[in-house]
Amino acid sequence: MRDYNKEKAMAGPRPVVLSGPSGAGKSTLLKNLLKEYEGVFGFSVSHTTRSPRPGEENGKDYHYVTREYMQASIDKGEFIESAVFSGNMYGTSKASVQAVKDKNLICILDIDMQGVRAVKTTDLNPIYISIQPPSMNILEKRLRDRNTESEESLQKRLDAAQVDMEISKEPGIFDIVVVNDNLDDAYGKLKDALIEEIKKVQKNNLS
Ligand SMILES: Nc1ncnc2c1ncn2[C@@H]1O[C@H](COP(=O)(O)OP(=O)(O)OP(=O)(O)O)[C@@H](O)[C@H]1O
Ligand SMILES: Nc1nc2c(ncn2[C@@H]2O[C@H](COP(=O)(O)O)[C@@H](O)[C@H]2O)c(=O)[nH]1
Repeated sequence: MRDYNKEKAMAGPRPVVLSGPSGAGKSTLLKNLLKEYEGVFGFSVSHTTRSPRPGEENGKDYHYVTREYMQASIDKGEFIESAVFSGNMYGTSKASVQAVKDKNLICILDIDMQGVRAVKTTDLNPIYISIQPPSMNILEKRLRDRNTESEESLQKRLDAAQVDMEISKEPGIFDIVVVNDNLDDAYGKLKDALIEEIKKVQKNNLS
């Protein structure tokens, strides 16, 4: 008879998918998690064809690549999922997820809704968390204040956000939806959702 408990333990901690509209606060929240729980979480560094923003580092925030390189890698089957968002390609490589899993850390994927749908067809079995803004107006203000997007990119992101906010209400897609109004409250809710998985890794780190 197969030992399912042993197989589950060997599979390591469950990954976490953070999704939600651009500007909802995913990166802010996940950076808090990575800082507070060093040695517990690891970030799946995606590939993208967009240019780095000031302060972003190649290999840390993203792997910045050309469209040709990314398409060739996708064609070779090196990606778990990929999507076009706001005119740029984004994708999660098998190697990025494996690098985190090899360290027995909880792998966090920050991906859009297309990515969520694609991951659902794989055997990754993550906890799906949607980060939502309190309103479209607040989202637009946060995105504008971030000062990272051209007007064209901003409009594309707001259009995608409207669709995202509707889909996130559908039952069964996300395990939890966190509305990021007050940052501390949202971070508290995110930690509550992950505490069981966090404790497992901390216990494992001690043994
Ligand atoms: N609760 C909050 N209250 C006010 N500002 C916030 C809050 N959460 C995040 N922000 C700010 O909103 C902006 C967007 O946040 P962030 O970059 O984390 O969003 P994101 O979901 O990761 O976006 P993207 O998908 O485009 O990477 C940032 O400037 C961030 O500092
Ligand atoms: N499907 C995927 N979506 C991804 C991935 N990495 C990031 N993203 C999403 O793209 C948008 C825009 O990100 P930005 O850094 O340009 O603001 C955002 O919603 C991310 O969640 C990925 O590998 N796959």
